[in-house]
Amino acid sequence: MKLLYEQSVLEAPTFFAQLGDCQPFKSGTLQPHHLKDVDALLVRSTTAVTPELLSQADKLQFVGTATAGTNHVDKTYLAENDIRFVSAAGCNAEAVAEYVISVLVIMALKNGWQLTDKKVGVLGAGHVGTALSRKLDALGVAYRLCDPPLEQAGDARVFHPLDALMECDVISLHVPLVEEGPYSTRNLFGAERLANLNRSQLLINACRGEVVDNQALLELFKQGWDGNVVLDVWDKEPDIELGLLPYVKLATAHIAGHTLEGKVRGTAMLYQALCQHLGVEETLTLSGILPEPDLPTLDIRQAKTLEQALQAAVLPVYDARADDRQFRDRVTGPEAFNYIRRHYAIRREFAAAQLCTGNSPFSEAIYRLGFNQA
Ligand SMILES: NC(=O)C1=CN([C@@H]2O[C@H](COP(=O)(O)OP(=O)(O)OC[C@H]3O[C@@H](n4cnc5c(N)ncnc54)[C@H](O)[C@@H]3O)[C@@H](O)[C@H]2O)C=CC1
Ligand SMILES: O=C(O)C(=O)[C@H](O)COP(=O)(O)O
Repeated sequence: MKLLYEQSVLEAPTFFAQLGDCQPFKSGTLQPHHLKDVDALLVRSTTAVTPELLSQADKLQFVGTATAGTNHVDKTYLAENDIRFVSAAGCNAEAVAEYVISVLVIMALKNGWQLTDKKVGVLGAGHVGTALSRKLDALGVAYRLCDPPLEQAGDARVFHPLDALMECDVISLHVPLVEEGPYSTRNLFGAERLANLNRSQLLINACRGEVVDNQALLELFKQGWDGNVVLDVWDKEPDIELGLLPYVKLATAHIAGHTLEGKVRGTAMLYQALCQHLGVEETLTLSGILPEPDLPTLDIRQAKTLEQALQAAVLPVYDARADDRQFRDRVTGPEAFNYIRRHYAIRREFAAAQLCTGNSPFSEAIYRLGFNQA
């Protein structure tokens, strides 16, 4: 079997070398002729799997993306050509939820917020939205979910219309990029909706850049609108609107899902799916592949408030301000955007850290966020 994998599919050789001839390619370099004689193709979101790319793929039977989002893949074309398609649904939900928690802790620190006074609107209650809602439950922070497709499918949770989400203090976006149909998400946050946000609200986009109209957002900022916006994802990546940088509160390079665990989990999910597809036994698991974390033992014993406990626990593991600083320092254009993403430092999930709580009244909340006992 011949398999091609995008170099950024972390640990691909570890998982796939035993299954056949396994060759890497660099993002942005794959050409149609490279797919001749190839049986399986593994990508991340940086390779668009289009009919043109696959025009010379004479043997392709399996395409996998080690990501949650699938908008870079022409799924209809794959189905029509009897090519099995697998994504890594949920592989990085924990990572994105942790990104949002880090943002909330930073905003609380900056603005003197008490998080339990805030209400969070979660748009999209799939893997990420659910992981985030569990963390908010852990902290006693109220939230509203909006997910019309799930609501219509009979999901038993309580859902709210998008207009009700607009009343929340924080609105966090976790929908796929859907181009058309009743639940289209492209430019869901356009000029009108954005202008309705007041200066005390916070909008976080860590799903797909195109869900927020970036040009409309820039126009509003230029006209003096001073809403709080945090962007991890951008319209037209990697050629993003740099003019937004002075205005947004935190800016990162589409790295919300980039924990080591999230990436390797994504690769492992494709490995399981390919083994099943080929009818071969799985011989590798995720545990044993992840290195020991290099994190200090965290200590929340001195914390007098929930916010202090969160600062002591969350920020040493993941502080989105560090990614924001690096991004602002380095992003000069598309190449720099890609470079920052390719060279992103190893980030671990909360579960990799050990926490010392003593008799802290916040210990249950912090453990429920995903931390482990020292
Ligand atoms: N910034 C990053 O690094 C990452 C970004 N993502 C993005 O976040 C998206 C969500 O990820 P998951 O939760 O894992 O996906 P998911 O597929 O589990 O959940 C998405 C949810 O959005 C809902 N939805 C679809 N259209 C909607 C609409 N118009 N209004 C409200 N809800 C709607 C769906 O019903 C579904 O429940 C991914 O599609 C991907 O684009 C995901 C992981 C990492
Ligand atoms: O899983 C998704 O969806 C994402 O957005 C990924 O975190 C994106 O990672 P790359 O594939 O662009 O490295």
